[in-house]
Amino acid sequence: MLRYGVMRAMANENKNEHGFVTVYNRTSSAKELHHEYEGLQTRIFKIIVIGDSNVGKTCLSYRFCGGRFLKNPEATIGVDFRERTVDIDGENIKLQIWDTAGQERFRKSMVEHYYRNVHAIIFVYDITKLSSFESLPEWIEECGRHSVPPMVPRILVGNKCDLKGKGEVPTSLAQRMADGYNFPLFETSAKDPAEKEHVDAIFLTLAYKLKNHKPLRLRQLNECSPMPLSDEQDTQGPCLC
Ligand SMILES: Nc1nc2c(ncn2[C@@H]2O[C@H](COP(=O)(O)OP(=O)(O)OP(=O)(O)O)[C@@H](O)[C@H]2O)c(=O)[nH]1
Repeated sequence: MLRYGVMRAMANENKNEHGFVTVYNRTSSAKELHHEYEGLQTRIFKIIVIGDSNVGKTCLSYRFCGGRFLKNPEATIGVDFRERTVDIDGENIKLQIWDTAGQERFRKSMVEHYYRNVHAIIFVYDITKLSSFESLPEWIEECGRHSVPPMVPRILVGNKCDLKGKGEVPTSLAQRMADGYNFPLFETSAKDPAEKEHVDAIFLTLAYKLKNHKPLRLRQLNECSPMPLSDEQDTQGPCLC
């Protein structure tokens, strides 16, 4: 419960400046969902960003949702939520990005929530830190242990390419792993402004793949939320498509 309190405080604090949404806050969730319900246009997809601490998960998701590099990010506790609506072939699709904690002590009580009803997964490593690349099979196994269906798209991202000179993970090695898992591979930088469109491309690739998938329903969103909505919101929830 304390963990949720901390997360809620963080999200509320950052909501306007950083584009966070507080899906675990009862009041805010109801507002968000109602807005979506009235619009009846936007499908919502849950994308989780997974990987070792310090690989740049927060900065990548912030680059996509906030449009710039986040200086001095703090270690993620539990999960931070960001979102961005994109137009895919004339359809509005809302990508709800779950920026997960890399540190075990900040994530252990949340892991179930990360994987529940997930629509796509981004595995991130730091190209300047071999150990973060070597951890990837463990992250992928964790995802398997939580029964994520095989059709859920997954992407491998090597971050911090602006530090290419300090690179410890050759592209060829990363590509071999990506091929082995049959995941697309992106190497990019959350920091380098010139890579902004490349970062967008990671998320847009998933959005295109998800376009033909089933939408997130209110009931599912409720289940995703660490703090459940009321029964009324749950039972009256129509499909958001
Ligand atoms: N040079 C460089 N530094 C980056 C990049 N992305 C993130 N960083 C730095 O890497 C550090 C960690 O970034 P975060 O985004 O907080 O990493 P994280 O994976 O979310 O970490 P946890 O929340 O602990 O799981 C910070 O000092 C960032 O400034 C990048 O593309 N290039």
